[in-house]
Order: sequence, then C-alpha cells, then structure tokens
Amino acid sequence: HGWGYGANNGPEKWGEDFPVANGPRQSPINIVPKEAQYDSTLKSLKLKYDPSNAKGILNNGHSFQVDYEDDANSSILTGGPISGTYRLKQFHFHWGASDGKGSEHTVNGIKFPCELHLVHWNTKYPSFGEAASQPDGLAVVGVFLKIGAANPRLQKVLDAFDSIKTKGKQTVFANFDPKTLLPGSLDFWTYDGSLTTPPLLESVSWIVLKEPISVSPVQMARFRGLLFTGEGEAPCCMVDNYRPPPASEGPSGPRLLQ
Ligand SMILES: Cc1c(Cl)c([N+](=O)[O-])nn1CC(=O)Nc1ccc(S(N)(=O)=O)cc1
Ligand SMILES: [Zn+2]
Repeated sequence: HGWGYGANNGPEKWGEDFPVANGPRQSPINIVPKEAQYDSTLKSLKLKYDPSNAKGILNNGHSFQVDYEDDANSSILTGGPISGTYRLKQFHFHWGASDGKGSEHTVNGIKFPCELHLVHWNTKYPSFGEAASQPDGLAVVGVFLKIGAANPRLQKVLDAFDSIKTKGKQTVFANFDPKTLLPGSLDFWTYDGSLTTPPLLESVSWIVLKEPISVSPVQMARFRGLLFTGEGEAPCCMVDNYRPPPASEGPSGPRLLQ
C-alpha cells in the first residue's frame, strides 16, 4: 500500500510515512507574481541538451518519465538561480482528470491542466541519489501547459503512450531534445522547495517558467488514457497525479528573474 493520489494514499496522507511533508520548504506553492521579489543578481537560464542522451520512456505508476543518460555533462542546466552545473536526469508531467486542474504550481490560484518537470542534479555530488538528499542537490524546471492549439512538440511523447499504458511498462525513446518543449521566453520565478511526491526531499531549486506552452484538449485526453495500474489489475486512469499547493500561503514567496 504505497503512496499514490487516491483517497487513502494521496497527498493528505503522505505525512504519515514522510513527515517532511510538513517541512519548511515544501512544493508546490501558489505563485503570486505581484509578491515576487525582483532579483537583478539572477542570471538568465542556460539549457544545453543533447537529444542522443534520451534513453527510454517509462510508466512508473505515478506519471510517465523520459530518462536521460547522465554520466557526462552533455545535457545540462546552468545560470538562473543556480551555481555550477546540473545534469538532466528525466522529465515527466502532472495532469488533471479535466482541463480545469492538473498543475502543481498555481499562479494567483489558477490551476493549469498540466505541468512539465525537467529534473536536474548538481554535479558537485557523485550521483542523482546523493544529490537528492542535499539542499542544493536538485534543480527542476517547471513549465505550465495551457489549453490551446495542438502542440506538435508533444507528438513523439504521445505516440509512445500505447507502449507504456500500464505501470512498469517502458520502451526505448531515442533522439529527443527536451528543449523543443520549452516556450519562447525562459523568464522564470524561482524558490527553494522540495520534490512534490514522496520522499518529498527538500533539495530542489525550483525554476518555474512564466510562459506556458500549449496543449489541445485531444492531446490532454491522451494523457488520461494512461493507467496508474499494472497489466491485469482493475484499470485506474492516470489522472489528478498532482500535489496541490498548501491552502495558506507560505512564509516567503518566489523571487523573480530580472
Ligand atoms: C528520490 C529518488 C532518488 Cl534518490 C532516485 N534515484 O534514482 O536515486 N530516484 N528517485 C525518485 C525521484 O527522482 N523522484 C522524484 C519525485 C518528484 C519529482 S518532482 N515532481 O519533479 O518534484 C522529481 C523526482
Ligand atoms: Zn514533477
């Protein structure tokens, strides 16, 4: 009976097994742009990805993720609020059962239908696993998806869904540049937070892009065709795999890029 997003094992229950759920730097948060501090010391974001580092796509029972080779500095994040070099490990998404919800971060209380996370780890540590337990260990770039025209950049990901419908299924996913999923502007909000699923480690520098990318209702429907459940189990659609922000606003809001 592991954690999930159901009534009995969802976000309200995570604190039972993971007390850090009530810690001081938990994610996601509601972003209030007017309250974001202007920080001219912040640098612009630099993302350099090598498409050939893409390895596979996996349904992990909570979301699906595209995994990258991370044994060299070929797909990296630098600049923004971080110092040093962070390597891309994987990207994944969170989404709702309907278009009115699904994102983890919210903006002025507004939920987007979907949110993309590109997960990177600090190369000052020997591995992702080591970095994940350090306060400056991880950097996740969050991108909102909003309902609009179909996004052709999502096509290759959507086309893999038939091969990873159930929990534990994975397939080869080669030659994909995650940069193609980013909006035109890399302007961002940033704050120090945590993983948004168990183990909820408080090791993430969050970098949330201000500009969303588009996704069509038909494309969103295809996300909802994935299953939380494994082959042969009673099927449960993979939807609402998002942690909501805390009801009350946190201590300090995010900083804003120059
Ligand atoms: C905790 C951990 C370790 Cl350590 C390893 N490992 O391979 O050594 N893998 N995982 C799992 C992992 O990455 N979870 C994760 C959870 C939330 C997010 S999110 N939504 O972007 O905050 C990103 C990742
Ligand atoms: Zn995530």
